[in-house]
Amino acid sequence: MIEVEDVTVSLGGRRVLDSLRLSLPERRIGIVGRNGSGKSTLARAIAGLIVPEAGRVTIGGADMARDRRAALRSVGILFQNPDHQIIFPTVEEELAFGLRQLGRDPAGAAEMLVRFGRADWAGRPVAELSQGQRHLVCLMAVLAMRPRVILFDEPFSGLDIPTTRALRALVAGLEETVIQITHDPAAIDGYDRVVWIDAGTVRADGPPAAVLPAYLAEMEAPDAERLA
Ligand SMILES: Nc1ncnc2c1ncn2[C@@H]1O[C@H](COP(=O)(O)OP(=O)(O)OP(=O)(O)O)[C@@H](O)[C@H]1O
Repeated sequence: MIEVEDVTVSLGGRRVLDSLRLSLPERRIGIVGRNGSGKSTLARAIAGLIVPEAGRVTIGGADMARDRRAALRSVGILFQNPDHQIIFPTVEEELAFGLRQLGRDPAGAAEMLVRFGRADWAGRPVAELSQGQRHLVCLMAVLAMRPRVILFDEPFSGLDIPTTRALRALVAGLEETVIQITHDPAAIDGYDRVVWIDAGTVRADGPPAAVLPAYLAEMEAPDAERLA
């Protein structure tokens, strides 16, 4: 159970999240909102990568910003650009890193490659993989750590249609709780819940059928055509 308890975050002197309060027990949660509305900041706060100036995020009772070990065990995060999270030169080293951080057997990296039919990637230099393949490396690295929650921060932009479909099918089959930030309403259509973030607060929150039409109507309104 993820609890966002009155979280306030300011960045560069601006309030980016404003006393945000959310209980998130669902397994599939979409987050939508305009550019700059605070979605990625919320994702980072949930993953414990940002210390809120007020409030806290807990998962299973552990404070994500203060208990780094619990945060590493509980939440995996996938960024839009895989190059922002890949550190190691080869695929297997990348997958083994998180396991070592958790004090787990790095052999789990090879098992994960087998599970995805990519055992031959073990020694492959990450730099030789395509962007879609690097996304898959990031997903495997996160899954290998067996987090309870996986956060996807617009992971599919820039990917071709078959790669997007393949990764979406993978995500759909995950047992873990998935929180997906997206600008594509179709990506979260069948989700349990959609939270619309606007200027660091919750603008609307509920099932996709209730939130997405209102969100789309506002995004497509003529006066919405201004840069965020
Ligand atoms: N490191 C930073 N320093 C100062 N301001 C920041 C920093 N990171 C983000 N911001 C600001 O915080 C606000 C929210 O950013 P955030 O990345 O959370 O938005 P977002 O909803 O994810 O946007 P997008 O849809 O464009 O990815 C923006 O106004 C952004 O300029």
